[in-house]
Amino acid sequence: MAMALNDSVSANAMTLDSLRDSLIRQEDTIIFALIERARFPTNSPAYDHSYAKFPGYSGSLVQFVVRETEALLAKAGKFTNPEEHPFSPNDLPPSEAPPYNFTKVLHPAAASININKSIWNMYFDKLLALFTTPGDDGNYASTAASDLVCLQALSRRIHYGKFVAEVKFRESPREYEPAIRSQDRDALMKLLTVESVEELVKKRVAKKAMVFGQEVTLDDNNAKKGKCKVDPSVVSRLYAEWVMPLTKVVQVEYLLRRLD
Ligand SMILES: O=C(O)C(=O)C[C@]1(C(=O)O)C=C[C@@H](O)C=C1
Repeated sequence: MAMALNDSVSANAMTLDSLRDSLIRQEDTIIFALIERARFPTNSPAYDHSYAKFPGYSGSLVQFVVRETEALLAKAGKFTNPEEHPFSPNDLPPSEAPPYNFTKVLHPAAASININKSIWNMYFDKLLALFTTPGDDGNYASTAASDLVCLQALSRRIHYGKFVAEVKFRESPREYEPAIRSQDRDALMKLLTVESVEELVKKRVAKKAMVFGQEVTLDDNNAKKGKCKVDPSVVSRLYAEWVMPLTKVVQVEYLLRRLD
């Protein structure tokens, strides 16, 4: 049976290492998405509720793009994959695609966990200003489409915490069960945290941002050693302050329901 997670990983072969490999690969996706978004200036009208009125719709242009894009992708079956989480879950039409038998890895309670509202607020209220330059070039629709690519990549990575938590639980159920039974969030948070891994992640994503964001030329002498397309320290901060903490929130939320 095919697997939702990662082509080469089957439900039983799913290990913490294989999941960490996937998280590492997703770093590339996130950093390239940020680099693409940074091609545009901030373009604040895309986020201004009074900028445009789309028929039958009230909200910002970016909300409109996200809702309509997700509606199309929902019809095509995107959200039948347990790795995918919509930003507009209340407005979605059902899938019209033939069902695919994704291997069931997670406890059914996983389906009720969606923290995209927090991801949305983090992205628009905090992150965006840190990696875009102030300005307006009128490319609001393309800007909103780029935002959605960033949001989806961040959401997929953060909600991967469900799979990480499942593997951690399976590897040592006796350690987790007392904290789950007493619904002790702090104890769960402590159990699942591995500070040494977090330190490596912060350093690696900064390095990737430096490598991926360089200007590549054929003439080494003329290589522009200077600004990266996205500031590596911002990427490191994104992971330290938001991506990993939110991934841990997902893990705790999942574990709290793991014995339901
Ligand atoms: O690698 C793990 O063990 C994870 O749980 C993932 C992750 C992360 O988000 O990168 C989250 C919590 C740990 O403290 C370390 C890293």
